Amino acid sequence: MIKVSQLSKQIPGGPSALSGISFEIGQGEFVAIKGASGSGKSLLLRCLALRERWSYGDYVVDGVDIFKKGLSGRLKVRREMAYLEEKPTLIPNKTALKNVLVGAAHQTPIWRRVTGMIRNDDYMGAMDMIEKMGLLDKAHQKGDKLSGGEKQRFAIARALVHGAKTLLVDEPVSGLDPHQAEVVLSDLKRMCKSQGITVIAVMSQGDWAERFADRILGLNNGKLVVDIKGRRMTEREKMLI
Ligand SMILES: Nc1ncnc2c1ncn2[C@@H]1O[C@H](COP(=O)(O)OP(=O)(O)OP(=O)(O)O)[C@@H](O)[C@H]1O
Repeated sequence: MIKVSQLSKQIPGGPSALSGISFEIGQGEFVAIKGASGSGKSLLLRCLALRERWSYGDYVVDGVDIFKKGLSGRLKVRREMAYLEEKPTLIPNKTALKNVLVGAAHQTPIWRRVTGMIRNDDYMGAMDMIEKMGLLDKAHQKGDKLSGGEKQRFAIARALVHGAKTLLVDEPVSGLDPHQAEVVLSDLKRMCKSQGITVIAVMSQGDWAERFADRILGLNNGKLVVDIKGRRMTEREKMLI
């Protein structure tokens, strides 16, 4: 369970980019964040990943008060919440499998990064994740020989390979054609349902959020103005964001 209370983010010298945002998200939910350009969607995601400092607010993850716990709270977020920026890149001249293995480098001990040594259980874990994404036949293809959708799916596998319980992903289908977008979002949905992974995704374009997410958080000017679950947005709600 992720509980955010009164999150505010003040940009130095500027107005509040996020203010008074509160919500609770259960394990295995697929949550979409929607809103107009500049409404604060990516900033909210980066705050949840602790890649931005919060100006104010409380953050509780699985009962752990992240800010009260100091470093161990931050490490919990780093370990258990994977963050994937918009249009992630794979290393072009390495196989998709190697890309998954070298991913999340901050979670790999430095000596293994330096020596390039791969443990058997890392290898098995990467192959397991690749299989779950239905990509086994592409595992040995080089990064630059994959389609946009396949790159995105391997990037998701790389983000989750170290056992994160939550995926924070910025615009997972941007730049993809509708067929590839369907495949990526179907994968994410399946991971929520079968593995209990919580997905929080900025999804501003089209009606992808309404088709795939269990829940939609809508932002307007840094404020949470829509929070709906299990239904489509009304026309009035669409006007709010
Ligand atoms: N690190 C930062 N420093 C200063 N201002 C920032 C920072 N990050 C975001 N902002 C500002 O906060 C506001 C929200 O930005 P954000 O990137 O979250 O918007 P968005 O809703 O994701 O927009 P888009 O859909 O265009 O990507 C913008 O006015 C942006 O300029």
